[in-house]
Amino acid sequence: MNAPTSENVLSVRDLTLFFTGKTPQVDAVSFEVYAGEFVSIIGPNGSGKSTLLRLIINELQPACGEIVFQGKMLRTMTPMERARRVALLTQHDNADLRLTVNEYVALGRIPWQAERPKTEHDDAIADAIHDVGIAHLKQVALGKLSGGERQRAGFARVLAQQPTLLLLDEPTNHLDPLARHQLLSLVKRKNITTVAILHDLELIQPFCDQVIMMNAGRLVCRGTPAEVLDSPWLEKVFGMQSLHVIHPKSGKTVRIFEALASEID
Ligand SMILES: Nc1ncnc2c1ncn2[C@@H]1O[C@H](COP(=O)(O)OP(=O)(O)OP(=O)(O)O)[C@@H](O)[C@H]1O
Repeated sequence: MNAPTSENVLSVRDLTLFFTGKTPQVDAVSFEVYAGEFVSIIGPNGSGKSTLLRLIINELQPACGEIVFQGKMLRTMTPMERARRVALLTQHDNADLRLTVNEYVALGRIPWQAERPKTEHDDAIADAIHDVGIAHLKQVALGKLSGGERQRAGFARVLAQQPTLLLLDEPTNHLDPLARHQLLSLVKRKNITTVAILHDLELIQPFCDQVIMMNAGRLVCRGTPAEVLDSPWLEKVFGMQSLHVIHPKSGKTVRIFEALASEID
């Protein structure tokens, strides 16, 4: 799971948040993320996954607990310091739909604008747009893109930001099956430390180093993909079972997921 020799990028310690009432929506959650790791957060609807990411980006304040980013308390950082280090791709970023793809991806460069030369920004924007496969759409307005093209533009924006830590909230939404693999492979190839909320259990084994399973605000299971997907928590939390089958062509063992009969009858 965690590469012991690599730098600790993120420490989440006893993080707790209440929106209302006495039941926390995030309940004493702790985990560590190391440089270069791809970490997925999984869990049923309403289990607290997005709230956890909003805490890590400092959009919400915890009732208790702390977030330490590269040895520094996140809450003591200025917005600019945070923006240079952490990028978040969400489903709803309220971007102006009249912006062209190029202008939208350029928003990812704002944290670096004062520091770096213009040519560096132009290169970072062009590279990111090219890498996600929408160079032919760079002058098209966001409002004219399909859902999947819009999602690729979102990926380009956070890649252009060149963060130390990338947070992805359901990044495969709207993407066709091949595009899901292409874009997650891209993030892996760039070796960006990533924490991603994934609903698609099939993507865990191929892409993730560490998996965090949430249920009702609690972190109930954490480990490698095999440790988490083979644990009894998969049935308890998702009502799903993970089966190992031999691929008829490659002969390799692959994992498939099936709903428990008791959950769908
Ligand atoms: N602003 C808010 N005010 C009150 N309750 C909220 C607010 N935002 C989220 N919640 C509640 O907090 C809980 C966790 O929500 P969250 O969005 O973190 O879940 P999630 O695991 O990301 O769900 P999903 O998979 O459906 O996106 C839910 O019960 C939700 O209704």
